[in-house]
Amino acid sequence: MVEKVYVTYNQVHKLCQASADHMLNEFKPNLMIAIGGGGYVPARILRSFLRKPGSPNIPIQAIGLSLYEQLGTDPQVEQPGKKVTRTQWLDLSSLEMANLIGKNVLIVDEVDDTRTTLEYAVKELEKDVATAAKQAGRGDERATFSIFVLHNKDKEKKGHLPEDMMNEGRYLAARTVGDVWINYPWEATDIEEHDKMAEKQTT
Ligand SMILES: O=P(O)(O)OC[C@H]1O[C@H](OP(=O)(O)OP(=O)(O)O)[C@H](O)[C@@H]1O
Ligand SMILES: Nc1nc2[nH]cnc2c(=O)[nH]1
Repeated sequence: MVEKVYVTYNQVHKLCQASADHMLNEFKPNLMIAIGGGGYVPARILRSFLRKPGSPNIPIQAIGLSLYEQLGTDPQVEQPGKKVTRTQWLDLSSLEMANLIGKNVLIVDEVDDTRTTLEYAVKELEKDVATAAKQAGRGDERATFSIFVLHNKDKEKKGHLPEDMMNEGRYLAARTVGDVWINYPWEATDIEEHDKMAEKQTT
């Protein structure tokens, strides 16, 4: 059976806090794109840490991507499905996509497992920004994407991220872990029990 790791809200908060300075200094994000559902809470926490005094909060846009489903017998541990399903996307016809042209865009998710979801997100967003730039008469302008995840699993990846992103250090994981199953607090139906399990792991 796969090892389970329980992560608390407090730990998520501190992982975001500890990573924020690096992102402010290196990624200099103009806006975030949260991959829902798991990316929403980290993105919102990060927004407070990315705020510069005297400046407004950076906006959070949301996309919904889903790969995993509950196939096995353990209700907590899900298995990857065959393909990424879009449950929400940015609107190419409104200004949502055009708003990314020329910007530093920080993509936020909670976990990088097989990397399938992140590969999909970056490829599709790059494609749509290129289309939006053409439509707006802004030629070869693009967005510069960077990525933040709470946890990266150290394993062979099915998905791949652009070489320039990796070479230029535009990928940040707050923690690198083994091939364990991580239980995040927002998935818990009994948060007291969840926190107890997390506490047990640290003692
Ligand atoms: O690296 P990968 O193997 O692609 O896995 C990572 C993705 O899996 C989870 O999403 P899920 O499909 O469970 O959707 P959810 O966030 O709505 O639960 C998680 O939120 C990541 O987006
Ligand atoms: N909650 C959760 N979702 C995932 N999606 C892919 N890997 C994981 C994981 O370890 N935990």
